[in-house]
Amino acid sequence: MFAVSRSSFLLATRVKTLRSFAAVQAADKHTLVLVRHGESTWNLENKFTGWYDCPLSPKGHEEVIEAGQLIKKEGIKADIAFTSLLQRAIRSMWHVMEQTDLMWIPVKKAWELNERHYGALQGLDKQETVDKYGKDQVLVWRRSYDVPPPTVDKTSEHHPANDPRYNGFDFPDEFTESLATTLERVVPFWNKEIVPELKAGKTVMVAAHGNSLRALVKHLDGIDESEISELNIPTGTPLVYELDEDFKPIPQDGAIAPLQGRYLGDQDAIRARIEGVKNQTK
Ligand SMILES: O=C(O)[C@@H](CO)OP(=O)(O)O
Repeated sequence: MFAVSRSSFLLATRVKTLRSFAAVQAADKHTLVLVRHGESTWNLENKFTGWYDCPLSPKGHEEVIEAGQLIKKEGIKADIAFTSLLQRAIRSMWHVMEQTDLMWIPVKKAWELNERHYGALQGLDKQETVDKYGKDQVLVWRRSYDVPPPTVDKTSEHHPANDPRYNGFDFPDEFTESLATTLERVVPFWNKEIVPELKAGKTVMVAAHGNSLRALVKHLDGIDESEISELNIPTGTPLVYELDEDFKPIPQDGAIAPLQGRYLGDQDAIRARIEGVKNQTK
């Protein structure tokens, strides 16, 4: 009753070989979807936000619902999701998961994907800061690679030592972050936590923030320090990367340089959103 004919054994072996060939081929190319959270209430009020935990604005909810629908239309199905410890990114990820019928997939939350900490600028109105310190100084704080904004100390409500979600992590008494120091925590997290999932053949989705994503794409796309100052990431817009076996981006049609991944959606509206981010401190 358990006898297996030679031909069916050979057929099973051949199917197995073909399957493992397909798996190797699949593992040679990896899909990564990055989404900056939708507009937050502090984006709307034009305040420096950093690690302040504000919610999405009504428009922000709509943006990420649309982002999820675009990802679904593209036929991309994530196997695992990563996001920060901040509700605007978490909620954005939830919307995308809901729209793509993927509320069941694992989500890993990590402070390493948080927005860059804006130090003593957190909570200040961006335009008032320009009026007080000048456009050039504010641009240096916003977009220079390695000049951090002024620090906060432990007496500030904005210092992570005063927020229970960072219990167990050690941050300097005088705290702030530049893009360079943001990169120093985003890239090790990428290598340690995200690359192994891609290596295992999974499609990965990351919902994070303007500057933590700038740090990540600087690394992925090999963008230099002067060019990254010019790069602004729009809210609630999926950015899709195909990565090769060395996790280097495969240039996509329609990518907006210096990025090699492509934004999903109406390209004119996306360019307008990018300009909007840039013009927050005119
Ligand atoms: O305020 C912030 O934390 C960030 C993102 O919203 O702003 P900016 O684009 O000025 O770096």
